[in-house]
Amino acid sequence: MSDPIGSTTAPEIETETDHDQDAVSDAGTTEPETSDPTIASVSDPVVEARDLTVHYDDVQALQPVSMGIPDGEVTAIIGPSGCGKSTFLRCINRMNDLVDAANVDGEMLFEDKNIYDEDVDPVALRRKIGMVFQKPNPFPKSIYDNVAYGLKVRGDTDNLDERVEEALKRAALWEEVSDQLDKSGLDLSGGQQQRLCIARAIATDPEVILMDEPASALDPVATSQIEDLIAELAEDYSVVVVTHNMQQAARISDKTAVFLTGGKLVEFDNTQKIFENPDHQRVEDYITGKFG
Ligand SMILES: Nc1ncnc2c1ncn2[C@@H]1O[C@H](COP(=O)(O)OP(=O)(O)OP(=O)(O)O)[C@@H](O)[C@H]1O
Repeated sequence: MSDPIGSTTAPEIETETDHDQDAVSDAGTTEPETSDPTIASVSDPVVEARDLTVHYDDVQALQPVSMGIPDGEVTAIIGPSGCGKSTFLRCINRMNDLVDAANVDGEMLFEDKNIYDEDVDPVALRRKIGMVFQKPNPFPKSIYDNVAYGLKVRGDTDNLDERVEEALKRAALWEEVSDQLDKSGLDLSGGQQQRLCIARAIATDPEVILMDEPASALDPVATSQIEDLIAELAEDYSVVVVTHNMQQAARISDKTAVFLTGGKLVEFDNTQKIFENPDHQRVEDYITGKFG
């Protein structure tokens, strides 16, 4: 089912050349066009922030961020507490709309449209850019209904059983719950609940899955299952993960964005480069545990 995020045809958007090039350079170029060598060039980003800033009332939480989210890869967002990681993540599917004090400026492009345009429906947007939170938050409903929820809400109920099964399989939960789909989602273990939330997010066939510390409330075994699952999900989706755990970022991601205090994106590059040879001394100090 076609499920546009906007109610009208996309308006003209500015071209790359209209923009300040100290950000991410764009699609299809082999030569990085950015004037900032510490921000990687991303070809054909699935989502792209352009000069995105966030204030909470008068307090600036994000300095202008320009970066593309690579398509079909895992992007980790790391940085010390309070540097704006979750704030940036929530901008990608307009979750900050739910925070009264939050004010977002700049652009976040998805499907050739600024998601902050007035005609974009945030609910439709969140079906395409789903989110999984730190604390598993299944609905107080059966396992089946948790997964079917988003599809039922939009009246998209053809082959519902098959699609619920498929989402649970993709979330690596099917084998554990296939004979108890009527059981409450709240009666599962923490790790199972988180995989149920992932199944719920992927049931609506999103393009991007945002994860805010998805394993930080889980034990090591459940954490390892979620990490394996993230790698599998990247075969079908673009995944963006906020994590405090640098080893986890190094294990699971293809690219890493480092935000530092003051809400500044300081470096964004291939994960191996960030962890082995970052361009910024401050990034190296953070990676090696000198602060944060
Ligand atoms: N709802 C809010 N109202 C006011 N200020 C907020 C709100 N949410 C976040 N902030 C502030 O914005 C800044 C960035 O917060 P954010 O939660 O994005 O950082 P973070 O890097 O994700 O932190 P952590 O790693 O501790 O979760 C912080 O100074 C925080 O206090």
